[in-house]
Amino acid sequence: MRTVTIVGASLAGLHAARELRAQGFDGRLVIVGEEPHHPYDRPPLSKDFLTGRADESRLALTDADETAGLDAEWLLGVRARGLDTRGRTVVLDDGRTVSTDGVVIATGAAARRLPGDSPAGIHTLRTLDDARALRADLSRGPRRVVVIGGGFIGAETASSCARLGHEVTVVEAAPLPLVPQLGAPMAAVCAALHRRGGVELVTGTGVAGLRGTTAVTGVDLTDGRALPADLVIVGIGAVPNTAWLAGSTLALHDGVLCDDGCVTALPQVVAVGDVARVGGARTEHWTSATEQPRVAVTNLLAGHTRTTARPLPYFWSDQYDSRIQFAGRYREGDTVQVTEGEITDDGAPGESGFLARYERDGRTVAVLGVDRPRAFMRARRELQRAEGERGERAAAPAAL
Ligand SMILES: Cc1cc2nc3c(=O)[nH]c(=O)nc-3n(C[C@H](O)[C@H](O)[C@H](O)COP(=O)(O)OP(=O)(O)OC[C@H]3O[C@@H](n4cnc5c(N)ncnc54)[C@H](O)[C@@H]3O)c2cc1C
Repeated sequence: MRTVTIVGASLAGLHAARELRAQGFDGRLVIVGEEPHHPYDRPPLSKDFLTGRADESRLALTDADETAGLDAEWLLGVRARGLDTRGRTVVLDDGRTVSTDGVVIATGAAARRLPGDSPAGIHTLRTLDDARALRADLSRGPRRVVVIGGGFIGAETASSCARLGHEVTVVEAAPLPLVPQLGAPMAAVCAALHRRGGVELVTGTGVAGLRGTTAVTGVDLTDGRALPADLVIVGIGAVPNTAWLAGSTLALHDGVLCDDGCVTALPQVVAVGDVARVGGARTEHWTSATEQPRVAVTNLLAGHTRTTARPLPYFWSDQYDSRIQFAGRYREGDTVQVTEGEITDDGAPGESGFLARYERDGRTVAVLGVDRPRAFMRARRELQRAEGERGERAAAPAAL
């Protein structure tokens, strides 16, 4: 393999570049990125960057020494708009083409938007430029902020806006936010965090439309109510960036379909991070985007799926001074029990947080920690060990 092209210059793309060099690839390495920036970290955008506790210099994921060491051609501020059917040519928006022997798809996901034109004051939060614009708008004095969507990005931005002294309402269509991710009992804890943080949570109603022609003035709800607003943040999920692959032969369905080794239908094309549907599951977690590239690059350089990995999904979220950590795979019907610490009468975590275990068929399948980092890490390690042993047993030949 003489040339490898990484499309997507963010967390997963950078980790793929590091892995390529670490695993001995010494050919031409091209990194294509739609954003003009070198890789930066997204989690702080809804947290410390939004509140002003971290400035832009804290976001960088790499530095000049490392980029020199990677010896890559960085084509930034340009979008890939096509991959030929054999996966050998990447076509760029500016008309250039890159001939390549291998491709790492790391194009991530984009914030889902509301349909139609948006008046001023409507924000989504995915990129540094989004965060700069939101921060600037929030700095113009006390605002009435409506956050549409009570998922992680919605909850974190609501929490940051409340910390900055704005009046915040979160609108969530489901009866509770985060039920698909955490199940109802733990989702209720997140709802209590909003209340404790002084944020109004309006649930069980959707958004019928936005008010305002040049600038937003309010949000109409499907239950007939109207919420006044100077600023609206739309946090209704993310869509994997696969449109540019429409003309390729790759299978696309809510992401790029790959096997357990991140390999697509073409052995010289692998996918990693938020855009990749690996072994039937797509995650939008920072840790997956840093772990998948090792496996993907090994297989890319081997020319076939030599190694597979299904690491235990892990994510964290910071809301209202609480750190939520979750590891494992939750499914509807799993039971959940607090095994350390407590949930107080108002439904929010006690002073020293808590640890909860999710069970299915008598075994732990996931753990959740709120403000209990040591106990959580211990429980996560136990779960990882148990999963590893089960995987080995499943792979071992049956005893005679
Ligand atoms: C505000 C925010 C807060 C978050 N907080 C947490 C958290 O607390 N915990 C957690 O676990 N995860 C968190 N995440 C998720 C985490 O940041 C993502 O999982 C991670 O960024 C995924 O990395 P990626 O490289 O796969 O994709 P991305 O970071 O989305 O990067 C993809 C890159 O590809 C570029 N691109 C797209 N299409 C093209 C194209 N056609 N050509 C060239 N370039 C292209 C994009 O512009 C982008 O730069 C957060 C995400 C956001 C947005």
